[in-house]
Amino acid sequence: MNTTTLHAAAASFEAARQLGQCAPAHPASRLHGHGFTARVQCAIAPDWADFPGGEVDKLQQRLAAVLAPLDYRCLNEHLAEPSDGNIARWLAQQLADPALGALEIGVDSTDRQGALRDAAGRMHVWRRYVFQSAHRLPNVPAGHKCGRMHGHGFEAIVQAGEEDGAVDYERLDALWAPLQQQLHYACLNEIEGLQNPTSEMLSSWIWQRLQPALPSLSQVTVFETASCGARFDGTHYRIWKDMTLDSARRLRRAPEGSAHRRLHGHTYTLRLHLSAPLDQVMGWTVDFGDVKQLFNPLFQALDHQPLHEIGGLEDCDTASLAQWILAQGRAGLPQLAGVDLFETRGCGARVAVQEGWA
Ligand SMILES: Nc1nc2c(c(=O)[nH]1)N=C([C@H](O)[C@H](O)COP(=O)(O)OP(=O)(O)OP(=O)(O)O)CN2
Repeated sequence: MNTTTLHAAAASFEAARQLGQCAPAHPASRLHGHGFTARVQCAIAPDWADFPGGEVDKLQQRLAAVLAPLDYRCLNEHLAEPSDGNIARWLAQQLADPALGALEIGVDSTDRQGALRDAAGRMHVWRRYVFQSAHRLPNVPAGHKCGRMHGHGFEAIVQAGEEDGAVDYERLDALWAPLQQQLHYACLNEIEGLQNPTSEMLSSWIWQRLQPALPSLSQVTVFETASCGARFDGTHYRIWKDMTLDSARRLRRAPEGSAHRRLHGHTYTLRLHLSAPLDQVMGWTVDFGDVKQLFNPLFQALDHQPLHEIGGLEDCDTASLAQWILAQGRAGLPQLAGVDLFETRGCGARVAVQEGWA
């Protein structure tokens, strides 16, 4: 199985800015501040870190060091127009290193908005919207809990490329407004086109309504609950299910005296990505509930366990563990296309099967 492994790190910084390109009446044209989060992910050359398995820590330290001059500063002293996208561009320049593969950089100015410079260097902006809705899934087997009328605080993330030049948060808000009118405090089953309102159907329903006016739309992501959802990119559906693993480990390849060599532990955030053709009757790729159930034996083997004592996991750094989970998980869940594993918020590894990864 051919896989790709990326390491990921995140760091936050507090900074003030004012955006001169906003209309004078726009609040962002005034001096204001944010608690920003910056994220980076990339492939890493084998000898870049101080020891095999030390990549996540070193990447996080590198990101934090690059961000230090921005922390508790006014960003306009560093960048002429410190928009989220321009901060991401600046970060890409600062982090450039031949030992790091193509960099994907995200800058979130709040948890509702941010910019993403993808690994190909394209810039995207995204906004998160929340709607409170009821639904039931009419085609599930009798007794399935989702066949009953129930509800969620849904979230949708709309992401569009900047290549047509005119995409900003206000444009996304204006395009989203009529959908919010339809979806918020509504029963989704009663909306035309959403008779079977799975996360997958909702993501493509939103895509179809936004894309004609927003040709650079790159992704619609729907969170049905905090731990599951679906993403549509105009062609492929991908779903995910999140869980946490509370596990102990020691990294035997860390140098003598290093904290990583001592017995320690993490509450890992594990995200399972699944990719499969849409089941036309159920309107989903794989049932989130089935994902949880089929993954459960592996979950039990990892959760509240000393990872380094598991056969085959003697090197249980986060990337090795994510690779192991992907390989083992595909035995019971062949639709498993990728695994994200974070040892702390935003810091960890992402492993994906190359074929079929949308
Ligand atoms: N692929 C999909 N599977 C399921 C969908 C869906 O839209 N696409 N929807 C449902 C239900 O609507 C349900 O509300 C969500 O399912 P579930 O993962 O069981 O959600 P929970 O957050 O309740 O799960 P816990 O991990 O137990 O908290 C079902 N499947």
